Order: sequence, then C-alpha cells, then structure tokens
Amino acid sequence: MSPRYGDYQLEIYLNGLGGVLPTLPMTFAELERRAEQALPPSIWSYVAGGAGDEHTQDANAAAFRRWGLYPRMFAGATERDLSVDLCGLRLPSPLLMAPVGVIGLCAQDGHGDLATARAAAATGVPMIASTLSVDPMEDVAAEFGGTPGLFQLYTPTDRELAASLVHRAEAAGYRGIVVTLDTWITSWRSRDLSTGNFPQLRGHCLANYTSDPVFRARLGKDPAQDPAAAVMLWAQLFGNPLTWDDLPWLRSLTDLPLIVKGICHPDDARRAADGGVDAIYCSNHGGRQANGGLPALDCLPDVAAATDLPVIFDSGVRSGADVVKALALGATAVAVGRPYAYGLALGGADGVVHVLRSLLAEADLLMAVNGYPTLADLTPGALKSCGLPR
Ligand SMILES: Cc1cc2nc3c(=O)[nH]c(=O)nc-3n(C[C@H](O)[C@H](O)[C@H](O)COP(=O)(O)O)c2cc1C
Ligand SMILES: O=C(O)C(=O)c1ccccc1
Repeated sequence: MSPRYGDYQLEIYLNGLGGVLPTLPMTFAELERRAEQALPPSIWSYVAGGAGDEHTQDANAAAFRRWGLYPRMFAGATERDLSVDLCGLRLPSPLLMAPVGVIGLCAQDGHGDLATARAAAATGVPMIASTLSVDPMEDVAAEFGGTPGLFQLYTPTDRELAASLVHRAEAAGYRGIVVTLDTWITSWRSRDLSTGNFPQLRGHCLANYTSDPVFRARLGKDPAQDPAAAVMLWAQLFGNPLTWDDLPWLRSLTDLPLIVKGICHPDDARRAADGGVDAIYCSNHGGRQANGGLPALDCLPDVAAATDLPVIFDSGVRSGADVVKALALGATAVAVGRPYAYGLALGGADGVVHVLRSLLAEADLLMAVNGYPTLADLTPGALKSCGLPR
C-alpha cells in the first residue's frame, strides 16, 4: 500500500489545535499571490507568464472546471493505492515535477535545482531536470536520494553536443530522457518582452553547457573568462527544429526510456510510438509556447487512446482534483510546473515539499470521499462533463 498522503491534512489540523498555523499557502491563489511578492519582478514575469495574450495558459486551467468527478457510494475506499509503474519505474504516486528551466533563480540562494532535487528525495516525486539549469545535472542528481530522476533534453543543433548531454545523464544515473519538441525557439513572450529580461540570455542556466566537454571544445576558451561568448554560442546552438527524420537518431542515442514532450495530436502520438519512444508526454508547455487557445487537457483523451504507451500529462494542473481528473482522462502520470516553482520561491525545498504533499493529500482524500480506491478506478466514466468553466 502506498503512503497515506491524506495524513498531511491531519498533521495541519493538529498543528492548528496546538496554535501553530501553516506558514505556507493552502490554496493555489494564495501561493501565486505570495510568490509574486517574493520573486524579483522579472523572474516572476518569466515564470508566471505565457505566450501572447496567455489565452492558452488561461484555457489550460479553465479546462479542468468543465469536468466533474462522480461521487460513488458504498465503495469503502478506506485505503488508497496511488502507486504507478512508469517506464519500468515503480513510483509511490503518479505525480512528477515538470522540467522548469532557470528554476535555480526561484530559490533565495539561487540554487533552486538542488532544492527541487532535495524535495524529490523527501517526497518520492521524481524531478524532470531541465537542460537549462543553474547547477550541472551531475550535482542535481546527487541530491535525488532514493527517488529516480529524469533528464529533459533541449536538443541542440550540434548533434555531438546532444549526444554528450544524454551520455552524461546516463552516467549521472538519470532513469529516462524527456526530449522537448515544442521549444526549439521560444514563443512570443509578452511579459518577458515588457521586462526586457530573458533570464536565459543572461547566462544563468548554462551550467550543463559550460560544464560539457563538447561545448567547451566548440568555445575554445574558458567560459568563466568570457561568459558573453558562452551565451552567444549557446544561443546559436540552443534549439534544433527536429523532424520525424531525426527520431531514429534520437532513439539511437540511449537505451534509457525515451519520452517525447509536447505531443497534443493523436497522429503525432502514433508516429512517435512507431518511432520507438517509450512514453508520450502530452503538454502545451503550460501555454508558454502554443497560443491557439486549445487547452492541453482537451488533447489528452485522444492522445491517450492513440497508443498503448504510458502518457505523462501537464499544463494547468493546480489542485489534487486536477490530478485526479487528468488521470481519469487517460494520463498515467501528471506533472506540475509553476505550482512547485512558486513553492520554491516561498520556502525553498520545504516549500516544494509542501506544494507536492498538498496536491497528493487532496488527490488522496478526493479518491477516498468519492469512492475510487485505486488509479485503475479512475476512468473516463468517473467523470461527467459539466459545461462551461465558471
Ligand atoms: C518558468 C518555466 C520554465 C520552463 N522551462 C522548461 C524547460 O526548460 N523544459 C521543458 O521541457 N519545459 C519547460 N517548461 C514547461 C514545463 O515543463 C511544463 O510543461 C509546464 O510548466 C506545465 O504547465 P504548468 O506550469 O501550468 O503546470 C517551463 C515552464 C515554466 C513555468
Ligand atoms: O521558458 C520556457 O518555458 C523554456 O522552456 C525555456 C526555453 C529557453 C530558455 C529558457 C527556458
């Protein structure tokens, strides 16, 4: 039986009886409000913002409100089992931390990648470590404890550099490679344009490049002596607009599970499966890239039905109820991005742990009161479409 996540609720109540109220927010709205106060304005805009007028970003969260979970009676769901198998990994829960580039800067000490990894160790919730980290992937992996971690690859135009990043991830003990397909170029980010600050262009998240032998050989000089040259080279190499012709090469890079992130169309899911990937990651990048107004949640059922592969879902998950709904719509595992970044901003590793435990406790208690003891009980039949978002 998996851990009793709902006990977190009891812990908070008992602390309250002892006169100790939670210092960290108990609602997403409060989390967001306080993160805005805690972060420097340019970092806040970068993390909280999306593409264009943020229609897709708003639609992502609103989409969850169009679904309701039937409460079922006489179900006796006294014990819940939230554990799941994902690409050969036995996980205590279906929750993951999505890759967040420059997450390091959300922590007060500037080392948020390490704090996030410590939160993964404390909760068993795997971190998908972004290519764009403040600390090198080896140092991040060293903080994972017994929790498996995945490495997210932004595929550079230089194939040798891409291979080097993947092989370093293998050597550092990462258990899967998540290749992000939707961000070979960044979208029209209105808020970042207003602040004139793209943290990545200031060279804050290039540790995986400046520590890489292939990148250093291309640079020809020590990046510490000429950081501007390193940023320029990174900008040239950052994103490869991959096509289906590149998939065999990607597949050949590693024997680790290969997961493709950014899939929203069932045809793309099928084609990726034919190309030998191990899992599909259905996401619209939290509305930071696409901005046609299509919520990622609306893409999930068809993507999940398109293949037999496991499906990771993210974009707009803000509560334990949202986690449960995404599972019922076909996700094998569900990731959050901004929510844990905000927790990090407010409380470092403890803040991330609080956000993750709150999501899991709410999901667990919802499954209890609504009578769904296991993840297998969460099928589309558990949901009822309930019209327009409020
Ligand atoms: C500040 C920020 C940086 C991100 N950086 C990356 C990244 O480096 N690689 C990646 O694949 N996705 C990145 N994403 C997208 C997330 O992995 C994820 O798809 C998205 O945050 C999910 O939506 P949510 O924030 O609504 O939970 C980033 C998201 C945010 C908010
Ligand atoms: O901001 C992002 O969403 C992201 O993925 C990214 C892309 C390039 C540089 C830094 C972050």
